[in-house]
Amino acid sequence: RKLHANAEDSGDSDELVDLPKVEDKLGAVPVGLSTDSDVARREAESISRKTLRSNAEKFEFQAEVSRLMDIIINSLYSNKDIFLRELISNASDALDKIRFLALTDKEVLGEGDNTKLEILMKLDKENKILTIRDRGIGMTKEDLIKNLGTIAKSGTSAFVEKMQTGGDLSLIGQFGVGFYSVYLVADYVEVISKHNDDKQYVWESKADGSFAVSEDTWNEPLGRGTEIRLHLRDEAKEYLEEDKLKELVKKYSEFINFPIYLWASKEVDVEVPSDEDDSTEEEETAETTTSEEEEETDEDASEKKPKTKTVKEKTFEWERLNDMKAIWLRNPKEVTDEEYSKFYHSLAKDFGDENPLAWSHFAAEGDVEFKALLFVPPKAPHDLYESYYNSNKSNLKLYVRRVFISEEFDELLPKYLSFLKGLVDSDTLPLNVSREMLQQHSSLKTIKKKLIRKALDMIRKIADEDPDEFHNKEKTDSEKESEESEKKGQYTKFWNEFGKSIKLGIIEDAHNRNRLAKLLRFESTKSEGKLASLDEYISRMKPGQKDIFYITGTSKEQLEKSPFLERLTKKNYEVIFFTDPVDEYLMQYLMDYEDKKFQNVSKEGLKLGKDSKLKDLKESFKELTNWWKDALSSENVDSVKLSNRLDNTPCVVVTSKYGWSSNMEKIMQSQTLSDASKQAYMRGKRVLEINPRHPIIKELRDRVAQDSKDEGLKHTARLVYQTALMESGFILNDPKDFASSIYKSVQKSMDISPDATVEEEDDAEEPEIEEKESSTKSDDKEDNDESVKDEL
Ligand SMILES: Nc1ncnc2c1ncn2[C@@H]1O[C@H](COP(=O)(O)OP(=O)(O)OP(=O)(O)O)[C@@H](O)[C@H]1O
Repeated sequence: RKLHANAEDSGDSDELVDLPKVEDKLGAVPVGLSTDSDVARREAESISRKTLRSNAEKFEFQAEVSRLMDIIINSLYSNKDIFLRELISNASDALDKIRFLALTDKEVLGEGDNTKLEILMKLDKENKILTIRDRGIGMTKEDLIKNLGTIAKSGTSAFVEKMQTGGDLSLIGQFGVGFYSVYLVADYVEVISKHNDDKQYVWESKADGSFAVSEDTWNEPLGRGTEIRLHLRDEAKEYLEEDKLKELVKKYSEFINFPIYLWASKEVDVEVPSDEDDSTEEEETAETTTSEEEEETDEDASEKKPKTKTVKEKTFEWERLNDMKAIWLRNPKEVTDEEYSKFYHSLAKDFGDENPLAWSHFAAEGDVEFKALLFVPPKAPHDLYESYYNSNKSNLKLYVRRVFISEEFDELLPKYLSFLKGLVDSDTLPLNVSREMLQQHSSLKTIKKKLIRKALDMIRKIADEDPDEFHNKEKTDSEKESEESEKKGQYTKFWNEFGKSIKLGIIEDAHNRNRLAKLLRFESTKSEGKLASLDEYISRMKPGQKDIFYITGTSKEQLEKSPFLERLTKKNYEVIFFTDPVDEYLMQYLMDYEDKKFQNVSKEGLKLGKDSKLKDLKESFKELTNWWKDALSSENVDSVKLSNRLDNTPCVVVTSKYGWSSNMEKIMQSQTLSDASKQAYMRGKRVLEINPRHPIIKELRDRVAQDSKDEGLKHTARLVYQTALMESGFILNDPKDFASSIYKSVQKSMDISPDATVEEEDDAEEPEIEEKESSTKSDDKEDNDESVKDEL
């Protein structure tokens, strides 16, 4: 049989020499890339065709994919290593898929070598080809066309965008476009694939905007699976070094659950006849080196046996690069932090510099047995909340007795925890049933319940261990110092990335609401720019304070100036700022915490100790409040009351307890599909609250007492109401009306006669187009006249 002589040794790339077949020497060798001379010849043939095969079907890459490839090819990104882990991860996914199918249909695995689920890598230094092969599910012709070029995944444009703003290329795997990283190191790539349902096909591309697919009639039949041949660029020659590949597999692909083999060279001692004449063949092939010491043969046998010597011979064999012991099956005490972090990176395809924020590795025993490993990633993925309610994305992988089943099992974790990464390996679930059947299995409920509990514990622990957190404030400095500094600020980090998920959890998960509320963080009038918790709030409550006060709005800066806070801050009450739109929904579900009720300070029903003074005043303002209510009859005002929350502001508009706040009104109005009739219904009655100590209010009271029919007074009272409405965060229904009122007042304060009109425009010298414009112009004029008349 013929084999390519190693290029380094032979110096002549095209020469084919006769060599003993290496496998023969090694006994049972895992099946893989054949070392057969035919293959070598075919490989040589394909390289000589670096222009795409002429009889192949040609396709254009989808535009976004093409842009992505351009970016990769022209990238100055120095860490080109990542391509290998992407290919290995794809191979492993493909193996997972076939193993899963084989659970219900053994036939799909075929027989003989086809049943071996492994990944094999081989180097061809002479032709600068790195080959990676798997016996996974393979791709049909259609798969090759769609998956590798014509259908852009949702992550494609997101990734392109990220790259254009200086993103990290190593995140490519998270965007589901990892395959294209091959063009970091190769300028021509062949993908040979055989799926059980189709013939063998070759996909090839030089990343120049197009690719070609042809039926494979010249390569060795793969049986099943995919072989990827990377024709490496000159500057990527390092990937032809065995040591480099070993290092990379160790670094990135250690936790792959299938054996990874490298066709690696090895020096072995071989006994050869010491006869000088016999040594010629070995020397010619340059595959052997003669040992310095010639071994003397055993004295007794010397006469019977021919003389031999030991020579070192370079030979090849499949060397296993990973040890494959699943980390989640190991005893947590024996797994190091570094191993957990490394495992997270490979599981999450997150090869950034940051380690996970926390993890939880546990085994559940009893009726339902399973092992699980959960991680809190250091960063939220780019699309965490995109189509939150419509996607079934869960990042938990489900294994049943070590066999990977699915990563789209949304029955394992509720949506709000879908930011967690990890896996569950169950011994209780049945193996040989369809995914649909599995989804209905009664054990899943128990698993889910336990996972949620453990997940929330794990998150709480981030806070518990963070020296910056409130409950650690009591600790002495040395105690704090003794805690690892890396834990400092971790909970704030968690909150900034995943806080919204916790809020969604409070909305969605009534059962765990209290546990989730403990994890809630916010800024408040007393938090001094940091985040505070509800427990911290409660610890600062004033004696006798029953409610937890909060206010909602668009920013902390805006809320800090809100008139609703005036007396509360003066009286040293703490008020929570909720500035995320989701907070409005959140507070519809979070009614109380530790027996304390939540009170929105912009809504009716605020109680601040005893308001006996207010009661006394009530009587003396009765005429004003009644009069004012009548004056606002055309507005949506339910009543006019004395306020207990104001200090410097004359009045505010509050909403009824169960109606929308002004902030919620704005949120609802900004929603494209919101229903106008529902808006009117939910808007809630408005109450004008007046400050009885404010000079404007006092003056109004006196004037109403003098002449309640005064039209000017009514006008002023309306203006004050509209201003309060605005200051209280509402959007005015009729801004024009408000503006007219203001101008009227300005006119009055400037002593301009109420009969003064807008000066007529002199239009005697209008140019020709006058004809055309005249109608619009006269309309404008009419409008103007009318509005001026109105105002006056
Ligand atoms: N070795 C392989 N065997 C079978 N199918 C493969 C193989 N490699 C790639 N594919 C197919 O091509 C698709 C595109 O691969 P690509 O690496 O770009 O994305 P991905 O694997 O879905 O995501 P990721 O980049 O996160 O690995 C895969 O989803 C898979 O369907």
